[in-house]
Amino acid sequence: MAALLEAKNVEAFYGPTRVLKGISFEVAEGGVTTILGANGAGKTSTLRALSGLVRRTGEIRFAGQRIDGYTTEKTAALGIAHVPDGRGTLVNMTVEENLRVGAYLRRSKREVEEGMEHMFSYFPRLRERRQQQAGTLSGGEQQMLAISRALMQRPRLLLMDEPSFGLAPLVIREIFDIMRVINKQEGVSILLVEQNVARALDLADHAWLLETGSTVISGTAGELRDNQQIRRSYLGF
Ligand SMILES: Nc1ncnc2c1ncn2[C@@H]1O[C@H](COP(=O)(O)OP(=O)(O)OP(=O)(O)O)[C@@H](O)[C@H]1O
Repeated sequence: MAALLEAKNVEAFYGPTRVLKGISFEVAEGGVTTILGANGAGKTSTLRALSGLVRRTGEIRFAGQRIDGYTTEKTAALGIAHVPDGRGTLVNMTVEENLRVGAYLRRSKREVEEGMEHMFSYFPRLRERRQQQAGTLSGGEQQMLAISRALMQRPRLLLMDEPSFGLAPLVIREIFDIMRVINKQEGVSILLVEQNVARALDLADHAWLLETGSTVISGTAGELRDNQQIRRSYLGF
């Protein structure tokens, strides 16, 4: 599969501190790619670097276009939607209002309504709670809303930061099942950052392992699942 996104020698900084030390990786068009790594390895910072939320250097190409100088708004308009860690829903707004915010790239009222119906078909619980304030939703429902809000942008690439964080296994399964549908049926490419390595490798086609700001291993999900180092350090067997 051709690369939809290519990152070459990307560094990221918080103030003077360099947290990504020149990482390179690719995200295949139409696939699910995952970035694995221990706490503090730089997974969240990698997604932030792609979205323009941290200062970065290096080369980032999306659909062949150089985007490393782009603002977050321009990156989003080009087709990259970011579901941040901690969900990032607007807690004082209702479910419906959150979805409308996500729909800012849609032109007509009809397109917004259609998009919303589409999201409710994925997550019926959101329909029941459409007038409820996002801050009062359960963790799982907030994650569903965060994903839906990002999808309202009609992205080509979805950046997902720890969607399983703090959720019960049944809810995690529900969310991962929907991510698979979004990828397979809608053709949205996904770049997933996850601490839940077994789940991530189950969903992904390709994986990259990040250690202290550098990419150290990459391969198909199957190859990484069989890798001794991954088994010992991340899968626990
Ligand atoms: N706002 C910030 N200011 C300064 N340093 C930061 C900031 N955010 C993250 N860092 C540092 O950057 C490094 C990478 O953090 P990052 O959150 O990207 O890692 P991660 O792999 O996503 O970890 P986790 O799984 O724990 O979220 C860490 O050393 C962290 O302390």
